[in-house]
Amino acid sequence: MLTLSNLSLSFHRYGGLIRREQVERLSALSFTVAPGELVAVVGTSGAGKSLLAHAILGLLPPNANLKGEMMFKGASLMNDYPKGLRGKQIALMPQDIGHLDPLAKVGAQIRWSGRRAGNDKVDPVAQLLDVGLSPEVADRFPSELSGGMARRVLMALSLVGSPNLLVADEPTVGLDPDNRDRILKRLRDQASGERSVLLITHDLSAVLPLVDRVVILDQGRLLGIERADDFSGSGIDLQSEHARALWQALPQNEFYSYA
Ligand SMILES: Nc1ncnc2c1ncn2[C@@H]1O[C@H](COP(=O)(O)OP(=O)(O)OP(=O)(O)O)[C@@H](O)[C@H]1O
Repeated sequence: MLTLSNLSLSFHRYGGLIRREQVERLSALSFTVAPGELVAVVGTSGAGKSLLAHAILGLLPPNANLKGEMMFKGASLMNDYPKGLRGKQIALMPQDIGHLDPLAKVGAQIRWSGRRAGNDKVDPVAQLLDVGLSPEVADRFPSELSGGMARRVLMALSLVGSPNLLVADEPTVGLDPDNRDRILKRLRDQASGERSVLLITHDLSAVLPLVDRVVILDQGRLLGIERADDFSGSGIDLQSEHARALWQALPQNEFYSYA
């Protein structure tokens, strides 16, 4: 489905009229996401999670310099981002509920998203039911939704084009544990058959029981890729400085144990 090979990302930084330097933000990342997989990308603040998501969606700013290879279903995402892919085959569930139009009812927003994704016949009620929301939510304005409901509406909007890859950017930030787990369960349900989900999060302990694999980023580098059920027997070099910094930043619970 998605294959990253030696993917690096740097930015040009201009230090004056003639001085120009490159700042590397992602370094030689290689991993794959298979059809039907739910893969978490975890890391502390500034690790490069959002940049990775934006790279996959072709949303990097013009001064970004991508190297290596990134393939999605046989097509390269590296230079000219393939037309018609974003919002359809690859979709983003954004973090910020400010992406909802405050002046439009949920049902109308789902229909518009459907049209943008080339699906004129989208049924808002079916889309809402798919993310565990009742049909009457279609008649509400975003201001009439709880935080958890608003996130599920964002999920419904991102799914209207039936994407093969859903990139969910910190979908549970700011939610109480019940709503967080509801969202995560829905994401788990979405990852099956030909649809994969890449879940960007810093909340390893919450996602670990549900995901298939975990990609750990630290300062733009790949610290490890672990199958979720092997996590406690991780092959990560826990003595390294970066590994220690990351582990200390992550909430600790019974899902992983280490000295
Ligand atoms: N357009 C840009 N130009 C240069 N550096 C950038 C740019 N965007 C982000 N960065 C830097 O890249 C690093 C990674 O940023 P990114 O937003 O991907 O982190 P993150 O892991 O998503 O963090 P958070 O969890 O806080 O959102 C940070 O040091 C950030 O300052």
